[in-house]
Amino acid sequence: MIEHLDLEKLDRCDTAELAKLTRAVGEVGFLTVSNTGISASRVERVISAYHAFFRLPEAEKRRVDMAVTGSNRGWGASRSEQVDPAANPDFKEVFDCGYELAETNRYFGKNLSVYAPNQWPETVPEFRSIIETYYGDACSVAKRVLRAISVALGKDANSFDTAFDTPMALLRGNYYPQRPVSAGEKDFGIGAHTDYGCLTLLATDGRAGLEVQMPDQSWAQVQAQPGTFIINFGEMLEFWTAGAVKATLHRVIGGSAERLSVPLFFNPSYDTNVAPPHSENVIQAGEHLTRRFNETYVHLQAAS
Ligand SMILES: O=C(O)CCC(=O)C(=O)O
Ligand SMILES: [Fe+2]
Repeated sequence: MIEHLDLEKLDRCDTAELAKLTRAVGEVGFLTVSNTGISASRVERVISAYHAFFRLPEAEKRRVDMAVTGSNRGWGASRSEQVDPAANPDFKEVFDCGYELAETNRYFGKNLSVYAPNQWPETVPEFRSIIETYYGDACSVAKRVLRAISVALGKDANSFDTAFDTPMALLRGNYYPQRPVSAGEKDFGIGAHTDYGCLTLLATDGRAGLEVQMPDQSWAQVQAQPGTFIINFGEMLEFWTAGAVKATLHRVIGGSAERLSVPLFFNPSYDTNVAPPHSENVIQAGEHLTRRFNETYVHLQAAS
């Protein structure tokens, strides 16, 4: 069962809501949340902006193609990412933007791909401002959920806060065209994978498509209308909490209708050690994320 949570109640440390959260993070690793302060119409505007981008002629999208610019920002064409090595590269298209470093930031000038400069299309009016504003607000919601998780796990509310001062947070628009008629059993909108980072805050256009692996190994559909968010957890948070938070497999096979989803991958600062508490090993968040990008982006697979 997928728990539905109320973020205002979590902010107030409502005991029953925190108990639901503890169950959700440890058992299924997926939940939905509402009452975030981000309205349905805001999400619809963000989704329309991404739609306008994905409908551009290919030559326009190519100007910000990450395979051409070499950055991991901008457009990723269909088949440019392979999240499951046993499947074919995904047939989704993506648009990625992320954290922009100020010149005074300790990571500035270090040429780290996780903090690459954003690439914006010039021909979609207001695209940049709509997406940048949403990016900031979505990061704030993700932080509030992490605070609640910290409390639910018996730690200080702000135990994660300093680790997120320069978040490797990536906002993605996923565009799933209609499943190609030639698609076979190794073709997916996005193949089965776990997310790489800490917390994923996912908005969708409301269409079905996302499937989540349940504790009994069956695949369950998870669906949410704009204004309700789906939340799941990545590999780093599973390491960092010694398994108290689950990174759950999920996938999108794709169907007869196109679909759009907008995940915010909320990840800590590059130097954060996300190894389990008291472990002798160090797992540097930035190295883990860079390794996962090198494994899954097709243009980086070739280079590394
Ligand atoms: O489209 C979705 O619902 C899920 C997307 C996803 O899993 C991802 O982008 O990592
Ligand atoms: Fe995912």
